[in-house]
Amino acid sequence: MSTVRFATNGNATNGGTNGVAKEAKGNGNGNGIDITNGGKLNNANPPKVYIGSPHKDFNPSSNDSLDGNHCTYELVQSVAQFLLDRVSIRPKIGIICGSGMDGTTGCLADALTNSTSFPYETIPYFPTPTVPGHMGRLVFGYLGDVPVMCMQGRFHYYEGYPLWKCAMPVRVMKLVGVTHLLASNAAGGLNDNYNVGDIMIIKDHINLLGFAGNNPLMGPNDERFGPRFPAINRAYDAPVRRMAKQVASEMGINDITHEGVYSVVGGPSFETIAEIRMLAALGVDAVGMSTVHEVITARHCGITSFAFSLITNKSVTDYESYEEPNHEEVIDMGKQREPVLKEFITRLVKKIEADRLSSK
Ligand SMILES: O=P(O)(O)O[C@@H]1C[C@H](O)[C@@H](CO)O1
Ligand SMILES: Nc1nc2[nH]cnc2c(=O)[nH]1
Repeated sequence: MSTVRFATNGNATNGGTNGVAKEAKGNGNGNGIDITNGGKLNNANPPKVYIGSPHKDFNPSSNDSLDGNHCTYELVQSVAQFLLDRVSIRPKIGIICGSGMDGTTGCLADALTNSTSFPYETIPYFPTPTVPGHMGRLVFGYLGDVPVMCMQGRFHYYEGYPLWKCAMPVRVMKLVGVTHLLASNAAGGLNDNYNVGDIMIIKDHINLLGFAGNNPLMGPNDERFGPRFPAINRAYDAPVRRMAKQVASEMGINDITHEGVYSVVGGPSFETIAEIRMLAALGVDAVGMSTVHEVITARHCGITSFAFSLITNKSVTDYESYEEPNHEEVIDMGKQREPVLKEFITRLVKKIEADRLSSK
């Protein structure tokens, strides 16, 4: 039996065995890991933070491997089991928070109640984020009444991780039991009708990294995840997009909500003017550096996918302009829009869950 170690509200413990998080009494964590959950206690059950060391209680089978170009089904299964052994809730909805939504305080993950979070460095074989503004923890909890698991911080190709590794957490979600993915990102707006602070529901993408021969599904294919050649033309689920538009109406934010095409580039450099003009000519409405590898991986393993962009800056198309995009404005706009996005996601999650339960 493995020992499970959790902390609550600044308290650490070795208590608890095999399965469900235990809470602790006492002071100080002494483990170098933030266990204050943004300094907030948002429910009767204080947030719990896993403080174990990733490989201590982890015994992958001999078939497991994380080699240069893929991660075996067995390894993903072991990672999923590692998490399932340590939380009691069984989420069907997975959320990936993009720039601005995943900050250190006031972020979506902080809104979860009865939460248990796992700093990425405590999860076996998980990558760890390297980008300012991207936290690194996987949080299980309730958004409203709905059980969810939430990635607070994601992995980008420009950080040096191969795409399959950037998207590996999505497969972990799948084997935890997730059926629906909601991903958010920050993006530059190309469409003339978009303003900074607007929301773009993604209806389709252009995978420029894929055009260049780089796809998260490259390498050996395991049919237990999905087929070698998956269709991706209906990647962004139409019924969920309709629900999102309904949510926008209910919130009175139709005027700032659009539906459009997202294109992923590798980054970390932003686009040149010629590149932006090319993307605009191709029909791209917003450009960013994430999400596509996650959605492809999700669709491959049968997860219903939804994604939206927060337009954090207008793409520069004019050679006479002195404007330059920068990461700070991306983070700032994310923070400004945080309350609206939180409400948007909370309402959407509620609708998805109601729909999921009624169509059982
Ligand atoms: O994780 P997302 O796609 O929200 O982050 C975007 C892309 C870069 O990481 C960063 C650029 O500022 O924002
Ligand atoms: N590639 C890209 N990513 C972004 N993320 C936020 N804004 C931008 C942008 O203008 N370009």
